[in-house]
Amino acid sequence: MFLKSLHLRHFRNYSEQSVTFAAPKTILVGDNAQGKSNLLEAVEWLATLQSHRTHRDRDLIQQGHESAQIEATLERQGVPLDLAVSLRPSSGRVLRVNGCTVKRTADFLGQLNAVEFSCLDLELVRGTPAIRRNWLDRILLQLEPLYSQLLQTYQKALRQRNALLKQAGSQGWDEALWQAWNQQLVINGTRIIRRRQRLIERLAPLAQDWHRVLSGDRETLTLSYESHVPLGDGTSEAIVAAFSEALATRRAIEFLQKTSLVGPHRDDVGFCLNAQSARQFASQGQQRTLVLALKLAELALVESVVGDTPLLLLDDVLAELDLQRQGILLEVMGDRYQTLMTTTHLAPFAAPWRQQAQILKVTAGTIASVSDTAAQTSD
Ligand SMILES: Nc1ncnc2c1ncn2[C@@H]1O[C@H](COP(=O)(O)OP(=O)(O)OP(=O)(O)O)[C@@H](O)[C@H]1O
Repeated sequence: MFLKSLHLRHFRNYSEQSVTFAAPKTILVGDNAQGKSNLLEAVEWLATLQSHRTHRDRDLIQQGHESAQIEATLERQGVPLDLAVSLRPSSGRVLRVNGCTVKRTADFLGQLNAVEFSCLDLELVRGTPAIRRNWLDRILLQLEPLYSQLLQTYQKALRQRNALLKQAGSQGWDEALWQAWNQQLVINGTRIIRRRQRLIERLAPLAQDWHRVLSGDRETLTLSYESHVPLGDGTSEAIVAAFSEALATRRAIEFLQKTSLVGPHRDDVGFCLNAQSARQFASQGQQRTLVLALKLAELALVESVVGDTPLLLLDDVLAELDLQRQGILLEVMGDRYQTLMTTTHLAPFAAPWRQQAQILKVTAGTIASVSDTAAQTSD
């Protein structure tokens, strides 16, 4: 898969900007707060219809404007493909594939695949469970576009159920409606749990292998999906039964706390190094190694499932890695994956590597092509 060009209009700090990608590797260099991450965010948005930096479309639109557009031309297995999105909070999103408007997000997702690795991902180990759930969900959205509908249906059931819990204790309690939302929560929640659990099972051996390489065979990484619902033998029937039972058991406490306490919206992912919780014991260096192993696993999994090489988006991460890990990452990338990476300095990139890359200078929402020497001089 190759992203040939990108056009941004009123997206973040870009007023109107076209970029043509001319090499498998593109380095976006510039000072802080110039728009480097914003450009990667636009590509991430085309891949997942989400940003890991914000949940609100409004934030993506340039201040003082009503709408933003992202347009991309790519080549997928030799076939050209045009993608376009228009974000307008007042009237919603418009998604187009090859000039035709698509109604379902599932028809847009999966057209462009990308694996993003940013310094925010370093939070995957120590951050909140929501960060790890979002990570799984973003991968699933690319592997299985219909997952977006499943998430939406689940979130709707959760919102309705929480609204009912807020009314609990008042007159006119509607038990039938409560049971109906419980059923929706259990059916869709079970589907989500099973998909996430299967994803972990597929990522685990890949991440384990990478981790072994990165840690010089010193540590063994294990991944587990930590659900509030006992998974039993992992079948739908077993999870549905356990989920229903957990809801019945926790009914009193949910009524007291007025919120839903059981379901995939509360689940987590566990990482262990040599059987010890990475969240509690991993050093900064071990966390970086672990996250790099996860990202390399993600890259391999997306590639094997979609049958094409995803784009790799590296947002300011090379500086976070030591020379050995940088070397491994750059070697894996080779020319196999089209890679867009941001940096404030070109120094960490070896000279031969820089010479092969397209270097773009980002300054206050404008992008200019520069030679290696020119970028170095102004660096
Ligand atoms: N909706 C918006 N409208 C206008 N400007 C915005 C909007 N959202 C973000 N910005 C601006 O974009 C800039 C941040 O860009 P970005 O996050 O891409 O930085 P960066 O170049 O990657 O820098 P760093 O190296 O610090 O990560 C800031 O100046 C911010 O004010």
